[in-house]
Amino acid sequence: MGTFKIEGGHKLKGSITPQGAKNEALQILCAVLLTPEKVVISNIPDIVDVNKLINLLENFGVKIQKNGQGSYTFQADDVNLEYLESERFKVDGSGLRGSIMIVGPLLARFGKGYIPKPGGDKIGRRRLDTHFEGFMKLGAKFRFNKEDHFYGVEAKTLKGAYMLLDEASVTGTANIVMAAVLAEGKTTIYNAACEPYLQQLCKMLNRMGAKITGVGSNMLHIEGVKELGGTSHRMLPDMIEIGSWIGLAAMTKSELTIKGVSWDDLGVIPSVFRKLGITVERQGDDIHIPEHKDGYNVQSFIDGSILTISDAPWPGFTPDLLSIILVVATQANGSLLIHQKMFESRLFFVDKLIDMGAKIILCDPHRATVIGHDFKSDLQATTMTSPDIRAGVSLLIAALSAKGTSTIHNIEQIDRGYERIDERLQAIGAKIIRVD
Ligand SMILES: CC(=O)N[C@H]1[C@@H](OP(=O)(O)OP(=O)(O)OC[C@H]2O[C@@H](n3ccc(=O)[nH]c3=O)[C@H](O)[C@@H]2O)O[C@H](CO)[C@@H](O)[C@@H]1O
Ligand SMILES: C=C(OP(=O)(O)O)C(=O)O
Repeated sequence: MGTFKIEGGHKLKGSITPQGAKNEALQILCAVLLTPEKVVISNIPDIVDVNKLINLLENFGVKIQKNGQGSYTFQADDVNLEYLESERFKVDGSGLRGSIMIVGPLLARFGKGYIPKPGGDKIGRRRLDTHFEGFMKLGAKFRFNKEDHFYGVEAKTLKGAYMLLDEASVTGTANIVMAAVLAEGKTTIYNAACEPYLQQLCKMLNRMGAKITGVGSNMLHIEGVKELGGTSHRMLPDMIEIGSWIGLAAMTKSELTIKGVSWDDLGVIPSVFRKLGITVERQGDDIHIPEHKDGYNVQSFIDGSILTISDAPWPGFTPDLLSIILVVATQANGSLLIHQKMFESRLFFVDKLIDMGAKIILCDPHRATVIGHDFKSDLQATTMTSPDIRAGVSLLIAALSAKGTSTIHNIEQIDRGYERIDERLQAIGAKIIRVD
């Protein structure tokens, strides 16, 4: 179990460049299975989850060539389907959440796709019904082995269909889209997830020869094609990382520039931080956060009632940034309610913040009220364990702002999604060291 030691209370300064998006990378990498031709992908983040998926592709026999930092060429012209039935696949496939998205491409191109219960954050129930109901609508037969939690779909041919998804699942929509592009005839997916990473996937598939319209909306129309060809694709900057750095800057009263954020793909993220009273300045395609010498004042609603920040499917606020909002709120001037609607166990980490002196009431598993200190009292350093990727970074931000030296264990959770976070934070002045 890896550990970070963090000496808090130091201001940071400088600029930081966001890594390529983790959750986009997981979709895009699975899409290379759809064609025997070469696919060149750049701005791939060097993080544990992505590397696990690249390793999985390698075990399928996909030819992989590293072109340089973050850039690879993939060619799935000789896919080894025996791996799907191996014991090794059961272990490799369950190592991350994103592996679920190999099922759609494999089903579409080879007539079968299997997956053990995928991994990822333990943040509550994470069902896969939307994925498999979608495949069944396209004509696939579904099998589920309850004993070893092994899922499978098979079909000689897939046939386009109309479907209304029971929820706008991100990985579910990506999976169904990747199956439907090679199905016979037309597919309509209503209540589709439409976040920028999905738009990126659809645009890439269209460059490969797919016929998808409605990209960016919650209704996708797909006209199946017989085959797809190669392409090249560049990943967007990671919006969850960008949000994490906004929160970090405000909470440590630091002046930071976040470079090349692809502003137009950030949706409501900047305005949600502004509701906390944080100044988020646009400078070209960079974000500049000035030093918040006098803290930040939480806004209330127009009628004077207490601000609520909650998550919702895109273009709503992403659930992955609520833990960051929560930690930043602990030093705000004012109170707010955090309502995590999607996940059931994502707020339990507030116990650690309460230990550090934060004023938080966990109302129930989905809601927490935060009463900000307005920097009138510091959080106190402590020893903690990172429960999930975003809670881990929130605790890291808390530790960087706190008085004294904190210890965070289980930093593998953070490494799952943040590239060389210790080195990049050191470069802007953070006192953080990795202890193995
Ligand atoms: C690898 C990857 O890309 N992971 C992301 C992906 O996970 P993932 O694709 O697994 O998440 P889903 O979009 O399927 O759903 C997330 C949760 O929200 C609930 N839900 C979803 C849609 C909806 O309309 N109503 C609703 O309540 C689901 O029941 C589930 O509990 O999307 C999540 C939601 O943005 C993010 O937190 C994850 O970081
Ligand atoms: C929940 C997350 O990741 P995953 O879906 O991979 O567990 C996340 O990125 O915040």
